[in-house]
Amino acid sequence: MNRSLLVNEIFLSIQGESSRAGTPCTFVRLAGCRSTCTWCDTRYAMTEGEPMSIRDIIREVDHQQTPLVEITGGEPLEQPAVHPLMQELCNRGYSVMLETGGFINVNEVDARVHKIIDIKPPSSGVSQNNCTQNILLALQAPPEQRHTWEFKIVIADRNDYNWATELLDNYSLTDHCTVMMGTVFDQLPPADLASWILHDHLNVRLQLQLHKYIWPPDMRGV
Ligand SMILES: C[S@@+](CC[C@H](N)C(=O)[O-])C[C@H]1O[C@@H](n2cnc3c(N)ncnc32)[C@H](O)[C@@H]1O
Ligand SMILES: Nc1nc2[nH]cc(C(=O)O)c2c(=O)[nH]1
Ligand code: SF4
Ligand SMILES: [Mg+2]
Repeated sequence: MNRSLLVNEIFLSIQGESSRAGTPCTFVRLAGCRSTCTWCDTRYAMTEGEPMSIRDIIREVDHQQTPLVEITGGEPLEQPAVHPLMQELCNRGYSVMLETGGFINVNEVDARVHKIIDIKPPSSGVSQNNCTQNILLALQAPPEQRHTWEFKIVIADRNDYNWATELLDNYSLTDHCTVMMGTVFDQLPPADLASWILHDHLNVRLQLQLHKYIWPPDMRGV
């Protein structure tokens, strides 16, 4: 409880992404990320952060009074103390979601945590760093744990979409887990992605970043 993490921000908002979009949620945004996704909308979290003990983070989360908590970043899995933080939140009865950039193995994550694994397509410039072991781990998960695995692919153009459909096909991933497919905000019109998904009968869920429609898209802390 006295280990500390570099925290960028803790805030209450409407979950804007994932299968829980629309749900009130407390976000813990950890600082730092060594990835360099070309279209990252959270660059400020790479450098701006203050150390906070797990005890103080939990106190802040308790204060927000939502059953749902999301750990995001930056890249949360770059800080090893994220594991005792997530375990403590689970022990306290919170539903914990972890949003991770897909380039770090999730094998040490507590099985109670709902893992949202972002697979980066070519437009991100970092798709060569995707940790495919994470897909294999999800496919091997026992049936009663399948619901704790979720994949997400954020698409910027048709090339990304073709790349993503091939990957989903290779692993039959949509037969096993929820797969969210979203657009890079202000780069790909959502109607384009919607029509491609419908045309191909893809078994994915279209997600737009709800918070960017509720509040100004560049607003922090929402
Ligand atoms: C900022 S990242 C932080 C967590 C982790 N590093 C990751 O990449 O999942 C959270 C989510 O925002 C998405 N994202 C970042 N920039 C975006 C943009 N311009 N448009 C749409 N989604 C974006 C990422 O793909 C990821 O799913
Ligand atoms: N409202 C809201 N929902 C989100 N879901 C995932 C987010 C993230 O940045 O990881 C995010 C975010 O930044 N804001
Ligand atoms: S991994 Fe996540 S936080 Fe890091 S650069 Fe990519 S989108 Fe941004
Ligand atoms: Mg965000």
